[in-house]
Amino acid sequence: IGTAVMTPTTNNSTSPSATMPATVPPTKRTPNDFIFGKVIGEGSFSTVYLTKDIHTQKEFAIKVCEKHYIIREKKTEYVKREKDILFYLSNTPFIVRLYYTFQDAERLYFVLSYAKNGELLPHINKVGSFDVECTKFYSGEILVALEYLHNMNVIHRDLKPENILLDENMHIMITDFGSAKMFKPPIDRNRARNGAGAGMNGCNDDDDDDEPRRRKNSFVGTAQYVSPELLTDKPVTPSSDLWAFGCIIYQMISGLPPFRSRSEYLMFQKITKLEYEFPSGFCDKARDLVEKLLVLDSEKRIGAKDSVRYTSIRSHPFYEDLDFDTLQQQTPPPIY
Ligand SMILES: Nc1ncnc2c1ncn2[C@@H]1O[C@H](COP(=O)(O)OP(=O)(O)OP(=O)(O)O)[C@@H](O)[C@H]1O
Ligand SMILES: O=C(O)[C@@H]1CCC(=O)N(CCc2ccc(Cl)cc2)[C@H]1c1ccccc1Cl
Repeated sequence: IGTAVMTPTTNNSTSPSATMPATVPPTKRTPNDFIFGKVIGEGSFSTVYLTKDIHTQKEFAIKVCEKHYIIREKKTEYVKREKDILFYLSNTPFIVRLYYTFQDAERLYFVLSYAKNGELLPHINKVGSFDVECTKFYSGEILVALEYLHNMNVIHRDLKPENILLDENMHIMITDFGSAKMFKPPIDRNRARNGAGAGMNGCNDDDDDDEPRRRKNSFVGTAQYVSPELLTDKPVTPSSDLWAFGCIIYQMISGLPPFRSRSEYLMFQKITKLEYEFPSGFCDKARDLVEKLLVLDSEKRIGAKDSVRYTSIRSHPFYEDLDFDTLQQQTPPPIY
């Protein structure tokens, strides 16, 4: 898929038209251009504020990182990587947008689109679990987001409900690209002949030297959603995001992630041995899809051989009446 890149449709709210003047090109912003409001979140080395741009009254989330702490935690590469990937993904549907960055002596500032409805996870926990309608819609938006990401040769590697934010209209915005990785699309010479194509999940030669400094055998991503290949240091492919996608569908329907244990080590055991089960009453079509995503061999996951769009997943019976191409224009189903 790396070669045939889909051109993401930009939201036309910013494109100039005959009547509307072009938006003023952003001058270099400073903290004084924003009114800082309440704290809306805390990260391991960041604080996120709700802010308002004094020129446009527009609301933003500004993520503020303390430099001395980033340096002490040796996270400078991580921060730079997240910034570069977020700017590269700017204007991609269903991905949080990074508008500006600036700094002062002590801090780095990231001006992000504001997710007024916070993270997806509390919305699942509040109702216990999603009904099929909500699961189809929200997992559908995540799949389209993954199509864009993987078409732009980005693997998220830490996809989980906490990293799926909701805008004021309850559409998703995927965030937290600090663990993301650019992958080299496969040079697929014999595509024409055998048509098999390496698809979106061609793996890259694992030259990890551009990885931010990680302890050897440490993994990126969060325990519960991490794919088996990440745990066994196999080549990273977009298919790792399809594994997390399967875990998220399971969690939307059942209310809990498939692999659970008090100890991380036991959880890794369950993942690498595919030790999980479906609660009674789990929707059959969703179960069939999850079973085809939670496959240990990343190349055998449904969608692993697709290119441009995850057509094998889109055409799965679970999604039979979902229109993937108009999700952003649809009104999300109520969560209850
Ligand atoms: N664009 C946003 N809009 C609204 N809330 C946000 C936004 N970005 C982050 N948050 C909230 O702020 C909190 C901190 O986010 P941040 O990305 O700084 O750290 P994190 O990724 O959650 O933690 P870590 O840095 O350990 O990965 C998150 O819990 C999230 O809910
Ligand atoms: O890459 C960039 O856009 C600039 C380039 C110039 C610059 O000095 N910075 C800050 C680099 C940096 C990163 C981490 C720490 Cl702890 C300190 C400085 C970068 C920067 C500025 C603002 C916000 C983030 C970053 Cl990485």
